[in-house]
Amino acid sequence: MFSIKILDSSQELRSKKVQELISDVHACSLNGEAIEIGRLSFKMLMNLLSNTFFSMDLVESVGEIDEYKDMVVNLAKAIATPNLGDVFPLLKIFDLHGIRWTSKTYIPMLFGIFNGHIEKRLKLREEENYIAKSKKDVLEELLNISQENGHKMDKEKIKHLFLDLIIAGIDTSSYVVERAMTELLHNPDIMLKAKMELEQTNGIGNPVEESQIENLPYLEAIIKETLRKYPPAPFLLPRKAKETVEIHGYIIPKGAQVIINEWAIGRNPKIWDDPNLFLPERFLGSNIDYVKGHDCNFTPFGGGRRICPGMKLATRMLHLMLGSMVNSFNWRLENDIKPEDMDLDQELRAIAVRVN
Ligand code: HEM
Repeated sequence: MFSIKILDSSQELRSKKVQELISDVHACSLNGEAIEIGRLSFKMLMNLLSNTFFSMDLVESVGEIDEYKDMVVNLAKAIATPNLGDVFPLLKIFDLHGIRWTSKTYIPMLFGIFNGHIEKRLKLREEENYIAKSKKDVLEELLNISQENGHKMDKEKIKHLFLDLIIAGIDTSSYVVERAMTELLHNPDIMLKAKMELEQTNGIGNPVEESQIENLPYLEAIIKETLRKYPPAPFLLPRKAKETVEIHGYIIPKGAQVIINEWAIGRNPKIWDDPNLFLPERFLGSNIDYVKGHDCNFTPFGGGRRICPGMKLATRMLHLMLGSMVNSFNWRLENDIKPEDMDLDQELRAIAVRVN
């Protein structure tokens, strides 16, 4: 299999995309328009991943994102929906949750898009002097592997891999950006602390660079606290017990499906003080981390062999996007709603004003 490390490269490209995000927000701020944070971050992540995969933007304007959002969000929901048919196989024929319908509708659309890019690239690769202008992206890497060993990788596998990465990567990350911004607008003192840290490290109004991430512990604490309170994959991936085991007096029989409720762990008052409050400080100076997936109280990216392969890319992106949005603009809620009157479950619409 190709190395997932290629997902973590392309630092320059990410910086460019963050600059575009800031320009998008700035354009809205000039007109005093309210921004739908979820749509904005979705567009940004879609293009970031499509550039990492194919060296191009899939979405040209925010107005264009609905089609993609429908496909990605519905497929992500279908994958995450617990399926009664898995427990009672006889029910499978009824497609009770519409999972088969969603997959049949949207997967061919995404495959059509990926096929277009694969065929176009294969034609380009046939041109003379192609090596000199070849692209450094995931598609190129996969086609090289396929050329060397068609059994390891072929067009079908490439298509399916892109589907997995897009479905797993976009909605999760954009949900975290939206939830974090919601909490920051709801808690102006936390927003202020984040701004002060960013101003000191980065200067007023500048987008965040990857080299600065490790000097932004408070921003990191905000991201961890968002992942604790709002894990985007609340049940992780299902597991199956290989052997019968006993854990804390509970017998888990061989073959049983095990679902881990990350959301409930994150809200458990026996583990976290005031679990329903948003308190990034709880992570400052603490060594609780998700990187290895060893800390069973906090595994928003899962753990073991199935740990999220996009974790490093996702956390870098979250720092860049969130840090740049906070440092470059002052934010207020649409219709002058007060932070304390905010409905945290609503989609976030906010107005930005450029700080320099
Ligand atoms: C905040 C963002 C993200 C979160 C919280 C997240 C979380 C997760 C979780 C919990 C799992 C299941 C792991 C387990 O059960 O042990 C997972 C799997 C996966 N993630 Fe992520 N993810 C994020 C972003 C991304 C990104 C950006 C990508 C790729 C571009 C990605 C690609 C994948 C893939 C392909 C899998 C399936 C791995 C497998 O089947 O073994 N994720 N993710």
